[in-house]
Amino acid sequence: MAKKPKLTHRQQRQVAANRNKRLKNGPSEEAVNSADLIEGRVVGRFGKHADVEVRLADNIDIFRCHIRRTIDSVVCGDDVLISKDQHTKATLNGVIEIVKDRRSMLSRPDYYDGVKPVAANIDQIIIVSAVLPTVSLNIIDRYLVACEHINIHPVIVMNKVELLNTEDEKQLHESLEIYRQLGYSIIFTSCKTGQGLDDLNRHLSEKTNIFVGQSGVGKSSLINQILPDADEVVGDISETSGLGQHTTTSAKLLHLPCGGDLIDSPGVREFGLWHLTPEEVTWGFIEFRQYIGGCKFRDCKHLNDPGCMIREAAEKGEISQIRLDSYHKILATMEEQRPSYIPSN
Ligand SMILES: Nc1nc2c(ncn2[C@@H]2O[C@H](COP(=O)(O)OP(=O)(O)OP(=O)(O)O)[C@@H](O)[C@H]2O)c(=O)[nH]1
Ligand SMILES: [Zn+2]
Repeated sequence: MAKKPKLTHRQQRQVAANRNKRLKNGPSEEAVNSADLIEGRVVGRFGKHADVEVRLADNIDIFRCHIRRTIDSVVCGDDVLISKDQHTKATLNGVIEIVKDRRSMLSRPDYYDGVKPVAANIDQIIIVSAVLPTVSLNIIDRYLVACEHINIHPVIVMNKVELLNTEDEKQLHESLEIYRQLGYSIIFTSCKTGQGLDDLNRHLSEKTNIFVGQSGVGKSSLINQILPDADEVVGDISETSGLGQHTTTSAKLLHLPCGGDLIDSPGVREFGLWHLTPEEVTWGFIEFRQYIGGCKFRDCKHLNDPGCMIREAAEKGEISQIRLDSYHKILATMEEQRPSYIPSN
């Protein structure tokens, strides 16, 4: 039997509001009692529908659901309460009545709305880079800042590692040492030799993950390795999204053999910094945090300003000069990376 979900006051009000609205819309609509609601999780999202996975004991059902008009947004990874659709004979149709509070949220630029939610309740973001042609620490920093901003734990993956000779690999380890010291996990992988895949699986297990990274670094290849049935298209441009214009970006949540989950879609993969303020970028460099507020001038740019605590910390070797340079590079290029239809801060 399904466990009866306990509703918060806010959710009870939402159910009542939905019920009143339906009653106003005509007597044919059935009133929904909170006791009739079933807990589930959104595993697919397309057009006006969502697929909701409902687990009852050992049984897993997927309900194809409409979304109550009173609900702002439903995205992959959402925990929801659904009612069975009374109008269709098919048993596995439903209506999403309530979206539970989200513990995290990923958004992307949208032509119409500015920011559009694409996935919820993600525990971990896997930042994939390829060791060749070059490793850009600045790009890794951009992703780290984006992760820190939405408070989701990042893991750094260096893929195609079999292409490096021993000397280059040693150098790469050295240049990534600052990230280890900051507490970030780094995994070296190769889809060609299988190196690091066990390590990757261990990190993914029991968490809801997403993979991000530039085109060609091997995200699809890695997903195929950890989830052989995923049928990710390798070396192909998955979607000509043009950042949101008229695309019906469908996202899906997949269960991994290692026990974790993976949410994937082109919309999920492209997330960036364009909507952050300079202060939020500063906050995203976690080692800067302890110095924030200590600078002499309130509007300190942490560049050549007198009495800048962050610059002084870099001079004393307390923080990495490479990271500080990377920070300034991010600020300098943020405006040009912002899609023109998104208003600046
Ligand atoms: N040598 C080597 N090549 C790899 C490895 N992983 C992936 N590749 C190759 O890199 C190319 C790009 O891989 P994809 O998996 O499509 O990269 P992606 O990150 O999904 O790219 P987009 O879909 O454009 O975002 C393909 O030709 C893969 O065969 C690896 O570990 N070593
Ligand atoms: Zn400063």
